[in-house]
Amino acid sequence: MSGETTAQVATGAGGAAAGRPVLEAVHVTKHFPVRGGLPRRGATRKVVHAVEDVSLSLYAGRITALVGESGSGKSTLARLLAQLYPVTGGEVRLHGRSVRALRGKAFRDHVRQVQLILQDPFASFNPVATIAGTLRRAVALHHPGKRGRERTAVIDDLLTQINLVPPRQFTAKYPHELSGGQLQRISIARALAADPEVFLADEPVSSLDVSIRLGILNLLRRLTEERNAAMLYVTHDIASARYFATDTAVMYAGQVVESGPSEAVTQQAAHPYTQLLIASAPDPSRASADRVKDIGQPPSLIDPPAGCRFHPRCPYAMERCKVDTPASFDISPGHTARCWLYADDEEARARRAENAEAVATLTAPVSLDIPAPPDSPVTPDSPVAPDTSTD
Ligand SMILES: Nc1ncnc2c1ncn2[C@@H]1O[C@H](COP(=O)(O)OP(=O)(O)OP(=O)(O)O)[C@@H](O)[C@H]1O
Repeated sequence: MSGETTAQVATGAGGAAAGRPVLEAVHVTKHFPVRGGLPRRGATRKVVHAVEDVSLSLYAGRITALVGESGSGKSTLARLLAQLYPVTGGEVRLHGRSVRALRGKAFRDHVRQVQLILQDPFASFNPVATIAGTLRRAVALHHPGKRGRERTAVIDDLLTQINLVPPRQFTAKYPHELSGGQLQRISIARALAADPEVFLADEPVSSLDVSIRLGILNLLRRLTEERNAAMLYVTHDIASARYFATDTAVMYAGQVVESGPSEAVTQQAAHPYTQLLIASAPDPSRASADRVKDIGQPPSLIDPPAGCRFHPRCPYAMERCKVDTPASFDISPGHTARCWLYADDEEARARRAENAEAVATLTAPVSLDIPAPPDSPVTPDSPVAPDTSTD
């Protein structure tokens, strides 16, 4: 068993040490009060247990995927890391320093260094401002010394970096005149204006047409590498996590249940929930009949199940799973799972063997969302062209 009680992506692919984290969630918890109706006298106010005791570290030059079903707490965790919500418990650390309750300049510095990229680019732009107007505001905020031509030059450079060229073809346009992919590129350019150390990309391609998703992911990867930035990639698509991210953390009902190098998490999934996500993922290389379609429902986060939150859906649940919160167990270097299947006792060993047999043929799909395999060449005409496209 690992000494940590929470899952943590602390090592890179293959278990290589990844240095000190840039941004961390350390035993972070977030409860939202349930709206409407005051509690009866003496009763405690109900809360949504959106994030519970989660530890997650982001490293320079690395992409960490945060994968899970809708409502599992992924966006809430991203917003906690961005300091858009205060934590209920635990802390967020930037370069090892707690950023709890930041105000004033310290808060502005955090917001500059940690940039959020959201799912729906149309919703994050002022519809009556031109692209130049939007970017000018961002540049004015983050480069106050630059004015006039210098500011225009920064905007041109930002658009060039995200491959919208020639820049002047885009600056006079309004958001509704651009495609979703082009607008998502502009929102990436807006984030770049801050010269951040961390990108928090919350489902950055899920609202986009399948054919342009890979181009945006490749752009994000290039920018992460070139700038040695850290990236959190929030997604419900475990196959894209395998393709895109160095490390993967799987979230279920507010908790991280498995984490480690993406290849290990997706190819030797240890937690029954991760296995279920993989078995139910769309996969063009797998017969549709082989795909698990009835995957059940996540629990209420107002009154989450005791013990392991996944136990009501888990075919391998044992008595202790209904009572005790699972500890974190080491599966392989850097790969951990919070699951009692990995305890060192007779019942767990028997269930583990059952599970190993059932999942022996399980491999992470190459997603329908990402039509090209990871390192296949992409031609300029391809609908999944890399970051040279302008969508
Ligand atoms: N501001 C809020 N007030 C109350 N409850 C909230 C708030 N934000 C999120 N929640 C609840 O917290 C839980 C986690 O939501 P969250 O949006 O973080 O999940 P998610 O995994 O990102 O889902 P999705 O993929 O659908 O975006 C859900 O039950 C959600 O209803």
